[in-house]
Amino acid sequence: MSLILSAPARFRTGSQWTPTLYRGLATHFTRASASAALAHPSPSASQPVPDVASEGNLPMISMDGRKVTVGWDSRTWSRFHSIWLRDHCRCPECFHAITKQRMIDTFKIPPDITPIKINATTSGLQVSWPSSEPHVSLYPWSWLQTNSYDPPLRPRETQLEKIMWSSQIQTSPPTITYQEAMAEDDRGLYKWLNHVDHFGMCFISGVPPTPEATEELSQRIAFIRETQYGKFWDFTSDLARGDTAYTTLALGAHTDNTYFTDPCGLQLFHLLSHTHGSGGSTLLVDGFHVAATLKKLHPDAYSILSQTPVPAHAAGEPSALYQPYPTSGYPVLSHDPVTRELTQVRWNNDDRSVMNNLDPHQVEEWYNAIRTWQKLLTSADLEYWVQLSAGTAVIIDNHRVLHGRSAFTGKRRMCGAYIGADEYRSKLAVLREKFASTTSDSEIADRSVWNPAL
Ligand SMILES: C[N+](C)(C)CCCC[C@H](N)C(=O)O
Ligand SMILES: O=C(O)CCC(=O)C(=O)O
Repeated sequence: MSLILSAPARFRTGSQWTPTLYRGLATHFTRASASAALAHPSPSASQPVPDVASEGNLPMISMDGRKVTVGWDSRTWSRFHSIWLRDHCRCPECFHAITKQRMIDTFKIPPDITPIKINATTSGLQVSWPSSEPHVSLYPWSWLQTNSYDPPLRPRETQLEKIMWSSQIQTSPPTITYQEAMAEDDRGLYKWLNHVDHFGMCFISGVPPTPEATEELSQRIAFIRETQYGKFWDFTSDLARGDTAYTTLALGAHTDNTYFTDPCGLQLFHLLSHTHGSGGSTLLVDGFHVAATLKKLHPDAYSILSQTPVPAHAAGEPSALYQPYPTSGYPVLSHDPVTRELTQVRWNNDDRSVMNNLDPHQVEEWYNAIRTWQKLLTSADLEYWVQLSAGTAVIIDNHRVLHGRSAFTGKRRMCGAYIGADEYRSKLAVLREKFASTTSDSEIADRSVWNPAL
C-alpha cells in the first residue's frame, strides 16, 4: 500500500519527473513510479546538492528491495543498501558515543534485511528495522549526502589544496614565528600546520638557538618519533651514527627513512651553529611539483616510478639493519588507491639497495626513468637552496618535500626531530575541528558520531 502525498509544485509536472513521487512517509513506490525514479539517471556527482533543512524541503524517499533511495532533487538521487544503512546505525546501542567505535555486530545483521518503514524527517532519514525488539535508526541528511556512494556526491575529504612551489618560493617562503607556534591558543599552531599541509614545508623564525627550545617546538605538533638515531637529534659530522648525515659530505635531494615501511611524516631541522668553515647550505625540493612535471613531460617514466618497488636499507649501525617490509620496498611515487592522487614521494638513491626484482626487460628503462626524475629533481628552477642559521628552523613533509645539503667544512651542529605522519595529520584534523568548522567548543569537546572523518 503506498501513501500518495501531495508532491510539491516543483516536482508535479517537471518533464523528467513522475507526479507520484512522495515526501514524508513512504512504504514503497508504485511499481511504475519507483522504477521510473530509480532508473532516473543520477547526474554527475558535481551537481550541487541542495541543503536539506526545513519541512518543505525534505528529500523524496523510497525503498525497493534491499535499497533505500533518497531523491535530493529531481536530478540527484542516492541509493543506499539496507545492509549498509543498518551497519552504519549510530544510535548509542550500535555505536559507542564516547569511543566512536561500532557496537553493532555487523555479522548478525540478516544479509537480506529490509526496513519495515522509512520516514523523511527534518532531522534526517528515519528507518524502522524488523527485529525482535523494535529498532529505529536516524541518518542525518548531510551525513547521507557526504557518504553517498551510489553515486558519490561530494569529493572525498582528500587533501587540502597543495600549493606547488619552485625555487621562486625563496622570495617569500611560508613562515611563522616561534611565538605564534608556541601560543597556547593553538591558532599559530593551526597556521603552521596549514602551511605544512599546503606547501609541504614551513620556516619558523625567532626560535631560541637551543636544542631544548627546538625540542619543545617539535613537541607542539605531537610526540617525537624515536628512531635508531634517537629521539631528539643533535648531530654533527663525527659519524656518531652510521649515516652520511653525520659527515661533511654533500647529500643529494632525498626523503628520509626509505628503509622504513612507514617513513616519518615530518622532519624539523634547526642549525644551531657552524664555525670555522663554510657550505652546509640546505636544499629543499617540492617532490609533488617534480612528479607533476614528470607526469606531464614523461608519462612513461612517471608510470615506471609509480609501479617499480625500490628496496632500501639503513645498515650503518651494527645494532640495526633496517629494511622496509616487504623488503622489495615501495615505488618512488605512491598514490591514493581511491582518488589516484599522488600521496607520497620516497626517494633516496644513497640508501637504495640492490635492484634485484627488476624484469630484465625493464632494467634500462628503469634507469632511464630515474635519470629523468633526477634531472628534474636537480633542475635550477625546482631547487630551493637556503642557508639556515641559528634562530630559524624549518619543518618539511617527508612524504612530499625532498631535502639535502651542500658539502661543508668546519664545525656544524644541526638538531631536530621526526614526527609521525599520522600524529601530524591527527593534530591538523583536531585543529581543523577547532578552528575551521563552525561547531562550538562544547561540540568539539564531544566529537559527533556523524563527524565526516569517522
Ligand atoms: C635526521 N638524522 C640526522 C637523525 C638522521 C638522518 C638519516 C638519513 C638517512 N640516510 C635517511 O635518509 O633516512
Ligand atoms: O645536515 C643537514 O643539513 C641535513 C642532513 C639530512 O639530510 C638528514 O639528516 O636527513
